[in-house]
Amino acid sequence: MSTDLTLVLGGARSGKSRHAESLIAAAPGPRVYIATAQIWDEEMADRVARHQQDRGPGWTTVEEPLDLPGTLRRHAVPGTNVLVDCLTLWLSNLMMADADIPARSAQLLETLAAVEGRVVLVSNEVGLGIVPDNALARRFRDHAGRLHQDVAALAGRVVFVAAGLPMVLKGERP
Ligand SMILES: Nc1nc2c(ncn2[C@@H]2O[C@H](COP(=O)(O)OP(=O)(O)OP(=O)(O)O)[C@@H](O)[C@H]2O)c(=O)[nH]1
Repeated sequence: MSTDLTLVLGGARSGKSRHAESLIAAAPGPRVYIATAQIWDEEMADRVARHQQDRGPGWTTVEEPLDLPGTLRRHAVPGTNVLVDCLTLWLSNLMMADADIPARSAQLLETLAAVEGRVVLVSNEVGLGIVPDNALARRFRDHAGRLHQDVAALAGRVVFVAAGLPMVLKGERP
């Protein structure tokens, strides 16, 4: 188990990103934001611009849709705080690229176990609704659920955010 690893789960617009940022803001040392989102349209560009403004100047932003393990190895060095937002978009980017998801997930877990910086991972809890009626969405939901279980087993702290309120599922309260 890694005490320097936190997983923050929540639904869309649950406040999970804000909570994850607050965990990092409370820690000393440089802050790196790894964004897995790709900007496809104006709505997303506006949203990203708002996020960048909210984060303020104290962050280095790295945009990486696919090579999350490599990006973590470069940035999650001792004394540094890294926020990854988010794992579910990384998974959907990999699925769009026809990648081997179990192999890439295993590579991420190995990396998370090895890096020495403080890492906070944000991800969408997508498994709470009815069974999706298309096969791609079902595969996505299953990959996300498995990855969350594996990351949660490794993490020292796991938080579920609903309506802006953090519920600590594992580890110490912040
Ligand atoms: N490319 C890129 N994406 C970013 C940047 N800042 C934030 N994002 C993306 O914005 C997404 C989160 O924004 P939202 O969709 O508004 O948040 P949400 O996860 O639905 O809502 P909350 O649960 O409230 O956090 C994440 O997937 C990030 O990767 C950035 O600087 N560049």
